[in-house]
Amino acid sequence: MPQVILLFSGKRKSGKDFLTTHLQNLLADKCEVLKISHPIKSHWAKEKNLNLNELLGDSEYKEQYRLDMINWSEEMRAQDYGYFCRIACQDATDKPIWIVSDIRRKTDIKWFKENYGNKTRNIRIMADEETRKKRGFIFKSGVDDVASECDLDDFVDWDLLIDNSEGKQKLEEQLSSIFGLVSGL
Ligand SMILES: Nc1ncnc2c1ncn2[C@@H]1O[C@H](COP(=O)(O)OP(=O)(O)O)[C@@H](O)[C@H]1O
Ligand SMILES: C[C@@](O)(CCOP(=O)(O)OP(=O)(O)O)CC(=O)O
Repeated sequence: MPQVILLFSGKRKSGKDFLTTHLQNLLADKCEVLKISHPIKSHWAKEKNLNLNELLGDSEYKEQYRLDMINWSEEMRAQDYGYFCRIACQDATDKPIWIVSDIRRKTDIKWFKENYGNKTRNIRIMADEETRKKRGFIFKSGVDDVASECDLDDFVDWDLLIDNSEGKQKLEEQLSSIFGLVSGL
């Protein structure tokens, strides 16, 4: 069982992968990074004979398949909202800190809370639209106006808010605020 689970959410191109990778490098063997999207991408890669590594990266390749992956994964979630969360946790090792880098829905937070109680911390990464556009964001209907990107817009129970817009919080500042949530471990 982990001692703390950091649940990161944020709209696409806000910097979830960027920040959680930096955090992982600093925490090294104390932490494990889990991705709810990993089983979705694995399934899709197998089904459509796609390049899984490209789907796991931050290139345009992933964006071509995002809408289909969202639609398929929503069908699965409608039957069992914890389906992908459970698979993502299955292979986790006994590291004290788990980092979940892609929380998107209230039901994701609910599932972790139900299964790990008060070990969870909710972290929201924000970036203004101009910054996200510079990082490759282009609005797409069916992607940016559905639960995948919007379900947590009205969620308020954040333990930490991070502004990852260009020219705002420095990386060191962002990381040290996250360390505040795991100090003592
Ligand atoms: N603070 C930052 N400084 C420089 N580049 C950043 C920063 N945050 C994110 N990026 C870059 O922006 C792009 C999108 O970030 P990413 O972490 O993939 O976003 P998300 O996982 O939220 O979609 C990546 O190329 C990433 O390296
Ligand atoms: C089908 C998805 O799981 C694809 C998510 O891929 P990423 O988590 O890689 O996306 P970014 O926000 O750009 O980091 C979305 C979903 O609604 O489950």
